[in-house]
Amino acid sequence: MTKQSDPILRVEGLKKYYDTSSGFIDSLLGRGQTVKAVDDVDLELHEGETLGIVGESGCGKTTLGRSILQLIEPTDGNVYYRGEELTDVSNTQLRRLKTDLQYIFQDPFASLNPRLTVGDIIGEPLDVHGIATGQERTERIGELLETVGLSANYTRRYPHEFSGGQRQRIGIARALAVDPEIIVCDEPVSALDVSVQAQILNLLEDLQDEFGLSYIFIAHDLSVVEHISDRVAVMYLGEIAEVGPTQAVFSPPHHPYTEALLSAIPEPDPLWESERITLSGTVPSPINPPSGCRFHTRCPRIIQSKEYDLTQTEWRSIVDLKLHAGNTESVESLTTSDDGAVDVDRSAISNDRLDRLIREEFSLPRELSDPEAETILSEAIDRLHAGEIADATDRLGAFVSPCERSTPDHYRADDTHRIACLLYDSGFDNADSDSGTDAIVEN
Ligand SMILES: Nc1ncnc2c1ncn2[C@@H]1O[C@H](COP(=O)(O)OP(=O)(O)OP(=O)(O)O)[C@@H](O)[C@H]1O
Repeated sequence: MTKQSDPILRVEGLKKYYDTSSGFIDSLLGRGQTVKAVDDVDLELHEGETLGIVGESGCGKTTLGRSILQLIEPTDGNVYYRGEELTDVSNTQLRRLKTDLQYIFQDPFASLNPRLTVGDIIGEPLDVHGIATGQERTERIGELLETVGLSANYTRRYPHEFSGGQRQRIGIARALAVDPEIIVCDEPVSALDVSVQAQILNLLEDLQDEFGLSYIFIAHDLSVVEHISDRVAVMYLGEIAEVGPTQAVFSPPHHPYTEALLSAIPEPDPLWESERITLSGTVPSPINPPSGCRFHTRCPRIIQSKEYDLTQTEWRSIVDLKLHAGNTESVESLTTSDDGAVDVDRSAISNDRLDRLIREEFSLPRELSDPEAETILSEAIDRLHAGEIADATDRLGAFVSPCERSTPDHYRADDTHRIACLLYDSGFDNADSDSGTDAIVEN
């Protein structure tokens, strides 16, 4: 990688919001909702490097890749390619610039037009951009096929005659046809067999060396990203949680989300040797993302309010109970009971039993280690026994983490490594953050 001071691509405050209203009436009645798929993303790509983008399904990786290349129109923000702002250039300029910026799709089965021959699939961008005609076009197509490891004789064949790996090679040849500078590779190997994945990754690396390409490499598979990337950006719910050199981001991990992603890689995994971290719940909806740090609803290292002295596990569990109680209308959903007994006849079960069922569901001990917190919890469970969920939620509202209130900035571990987590804000005591058991406390 040849890192230069000026990035080849710079993304500033990029947003892509989808409006889910299905028509005029929805819009008129305000029934549409806004999906914040990409929300205020800043990134840089340096010439000749591979920037990996990782995160769970639905966190906005594809939307980010497509918005960067203007394949979909961003809601806000700027994308500069070699200093030129892509969001602001005329259509003619954009068409010219777009030859430098190509996209490789995830699914090599769906992304190639089944009615076109391989020659026409690869020849299409040559025609559209007036790059080559006649014999020159034929030769160029043959050359491109050979560059990606296929025979030049394949031009008259159709996509269905090829394996998945071969089809992805055809997709790569098509992207290379216009002699690009940057390629966004969107999960280019995730639909392929493991043995074929390695071949395609090697091909991409060889092409990068040969043509000096810069890649944005989108993947949910951390081992693949770790293998191919010079730098990595970790995305969560439309935002960048952490970005930095691959080694700095993964070994050891800093952001609790990065740590959880690493621990979830199926074993054996060279990147993670400790215990597996289970995140509570699924990724929240990007329609109404959580306040403060968007990861606080699942973060195993959520910072504790200075008013309590609980273990980290107790604190995570009590905040889980609070969040669930605030989002439910049924006491039963807060218990391990699956026979409906709690809701059908709450008065028939004792307060003690309800208490036990709730503590079991949220992995809370019979008695919290902090007496004041225990009093609040017991009172809240009393209110739940009386069927007063709103009152119980109000009481549990005493458990507030700073992570719910404060949106983390990007803290700089060094010039190249940014971490959006309050644990790295000097305002919080993170001395115990590596232990995983002692609570992390607000100063
Ligand atoms: N056209 C659309 N209209 C409305 N919402 C959309 C649209 N496209 C994507 N989304 C939503 O935007 C969010 C981000 O989706 P996106 O596909 O970018 O995520 P991703 O990280 O690439 O996921 P995956 O790995 O599953 O492809 C998701 O909640 C998704 O449902």
